[in-house]
Amino acid sequence: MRPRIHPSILSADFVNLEHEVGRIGNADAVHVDVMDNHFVPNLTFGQPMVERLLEVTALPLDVHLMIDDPDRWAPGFASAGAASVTFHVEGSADPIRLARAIRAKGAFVGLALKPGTPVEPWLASIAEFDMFLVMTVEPGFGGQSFMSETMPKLRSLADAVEAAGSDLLLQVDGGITTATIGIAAASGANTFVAGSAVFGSDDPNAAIEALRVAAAPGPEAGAEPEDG
Ligand SMILES: O=C(CO)[C@H](O)[C@H](O)COP(=O)(O)O
Ligand SMILES: [Co+2]
Repeated sequence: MRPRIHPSILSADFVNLEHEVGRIGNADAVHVDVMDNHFVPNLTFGQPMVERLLEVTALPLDVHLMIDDPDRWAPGFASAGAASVTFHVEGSADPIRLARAIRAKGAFVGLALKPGTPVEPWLASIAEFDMFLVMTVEPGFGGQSFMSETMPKLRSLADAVEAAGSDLLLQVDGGITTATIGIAAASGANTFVAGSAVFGSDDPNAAIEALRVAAAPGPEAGAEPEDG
């Protein structure tokens, strides 16, 4: 699969969001970080912003909910038209039931895990989800450093997905740059959120393409080019 790049508007200019999403036409989706100042110590935007963004971009919206009680709020984001709704397992009373409710509204569903949250309890339930999000920073803020200690968790998830013959998306979020994306890709990620690496660039579309190139596996060491 071609590496999927989802720029996070957390690092965009909030008073010019229509202009900002217009600068990332090369992206595979727009990542929308919803924060409630309870689940994380930061506050961003809610469902009305998703509804408004859908009026100004043709890109799918990948909503990342960092909120208390997603069981109550997440299905509404699916009804609003988000292509995918990802909620944190740490905040949900019944993740499987919530996943089914989101799918019933016609959206893909993602399960997010903070860096310290183990994935093992969920490996038997991967069919209930369309995506897993392995956080590579503590959720709450953009511009933090990539936590490579989360890579064994990503690898065990990728192995379980492969063993199941699943086409589940494996997303990483936090500190993704051209210097770190290859590490995450080598551990099995195929979907990459990048905020500051994209919106901090003078040319966001070029930054997206550079991330895709950096995520792709290089030629195997010692491989000979084929004749003809
Ligand atoms: O969910 C998030 C933070 O909780 C953001 O999506 C993430 O941090 C993106 O920003 P950056 O690429 O600058 O790390
Ligand atoms: Co995010």
